[in-house]
Amino acid sequence: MEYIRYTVPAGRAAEFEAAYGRAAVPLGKAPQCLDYELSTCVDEPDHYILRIVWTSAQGHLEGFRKSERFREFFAEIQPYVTDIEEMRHYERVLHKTEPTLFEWAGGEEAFSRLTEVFYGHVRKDDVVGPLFAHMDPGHPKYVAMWLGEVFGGPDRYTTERGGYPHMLAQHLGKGITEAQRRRWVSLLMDAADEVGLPDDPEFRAAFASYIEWGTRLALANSQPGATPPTRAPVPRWGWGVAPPYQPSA
Ligand code: HEM
Repeated sequence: MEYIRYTVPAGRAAEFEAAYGRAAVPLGKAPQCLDYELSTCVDEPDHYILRIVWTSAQGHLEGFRKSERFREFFAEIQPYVTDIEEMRHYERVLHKTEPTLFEWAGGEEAFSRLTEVFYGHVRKDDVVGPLFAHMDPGHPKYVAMWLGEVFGGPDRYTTERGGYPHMLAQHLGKGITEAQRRRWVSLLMDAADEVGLPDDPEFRAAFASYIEWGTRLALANSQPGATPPTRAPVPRWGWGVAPPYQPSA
């Protein structure tokens, strides 16, 4: 983050803001600039702060500063250089964060309960049960580790169980049918209710979204002749378009 603080005498404020309005065009087009924001001080209106989020300080100094876009930008704001009080790069130390889906669900314990109950039902199910006839006894625990990692928890499946390549290998050649996929999803959603995973719409929408995506991939990768990528990171799933609900005060 670059912060540039200005003190601009009241008489020049309008032309200063207009100049920045023009300078913002090349700035916004620069690939090194991720975001920018010019704010005026509420308490002392002659104080301004320009905050620019760069890809990196180097991206700013070696990329933008040496580009044609910088020349266009600088031509507009040059008259105000003497009004600069501070111009420095900063790195974020703390900021407000959302809970991960993993935390929201109740952490490792919640995912372990979910998969224990789920695979209990899976084993007895006439549609998906036969696929799991020779299931490893540790399977529920491993899937809980996978889901925990996907939903923002510790990367235990990657570090302790072989990550994506191992999970992929378990599905290859299984020939999962759409009826089996649907039943798998349906039993998992039943188990989520049974173990009391949070049932707020935002959490369940994000949870179901990953399950829908993941089961469709599992089905596709399990078909004869499928050639999925052999290496990939474990996906990380977030809240998507419906962040955690915050009741207004
Ligand atoms: C989001 C969807 C899914 C996830 C996250 C998932 C996760 C996993 C993981 C992590 C493993 C490997 C466990 C280990 O480390 O040993 C695995 C294995 C397996 N999965 Fe899935 N899976 C999904 C969908 C499905 C579906 C839809 C089916 C079938 C209807 C299925 C059938 C199997 C089978 C049969 C195994 C091997 C079990 C064994 O014999 O030990 N999976 N799955």
